[in-house]
Amino acid sequence: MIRVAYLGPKGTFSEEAAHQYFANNTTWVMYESILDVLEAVHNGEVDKCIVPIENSIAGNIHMTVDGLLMYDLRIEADLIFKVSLHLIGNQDSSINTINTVYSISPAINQCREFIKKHQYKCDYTDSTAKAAQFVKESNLNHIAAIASRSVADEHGLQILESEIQDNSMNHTRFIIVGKDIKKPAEQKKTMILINPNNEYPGVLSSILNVFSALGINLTWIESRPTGKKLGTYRFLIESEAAQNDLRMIKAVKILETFEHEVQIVGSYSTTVL
Ligand SMILES: O=C(O)C(=O)C[C@]1(C(=O)O)C=C[C@@H](O)C=C1
Repeated sequence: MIRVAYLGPKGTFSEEAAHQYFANNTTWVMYESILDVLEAVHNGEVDKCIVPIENSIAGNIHMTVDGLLMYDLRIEADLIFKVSLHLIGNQDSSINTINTVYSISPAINQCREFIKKHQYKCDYTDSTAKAAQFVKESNLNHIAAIASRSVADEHGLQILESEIQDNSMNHTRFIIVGKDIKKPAEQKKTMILINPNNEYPGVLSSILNVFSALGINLTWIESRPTGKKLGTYRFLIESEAAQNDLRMIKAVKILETFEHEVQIVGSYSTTVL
């Protein structure tokens, strides 16, 4: 039986995605923050975890990207999950009694237009479900959580307004993270971490040119600071070629010839839930 970690408490979107993706015979372990979830894989407390990496409205989730790199983990799969966010309050509250909303920052960022329209203040928690739990325990009628319908039902809370995200087509991409690279048969995309050998004008464009010259389509790119000097970055690049695709083998060779540090962070395929 595999042990899988995800962001708790009960009722998070991570939990919903985990339960839909993994088979029934899984031992679930919940942690209080995304970083703790990734650390659990690094420490061997669990075999794998599921964490959100990007959202169609709010963009990339930096705590996941940074944790992935900090703990030197590998992506084994990714999946696309539809997210509907609701304003959830205690039974005696209404949309007009609320002045502050609580949630995890990616969820708050998915509802910016709604929050601005109502001039709500924002306060941050480590998950949507934690925010709902906090609202319930406070018993206050001027605070609300941004969370899922199932967590509202679970705590006997009221949906004050449904579907409050800025766009109804709202999707979050989750990644399954472990310590190993998947078998070649399951590889369709590859995530590479590139640490440029030096700073010079056009370093990123010279890296990207390698992929375009080989006809490899890129699907995602993120730059994160090296943490050593302001203005220096490393790049995570995801592309539509398997690790053992000849073009990808060539790309890695060329990048290494340029003396960039190259590391395969995962080679996997996407599931749409
Ligand atoms: O707090 C949760 O419910 C989570 O699973 C985290 C998370 C995220 O951080 O992106 C996952 C999916 C949604 O985008 C909103 C919240």
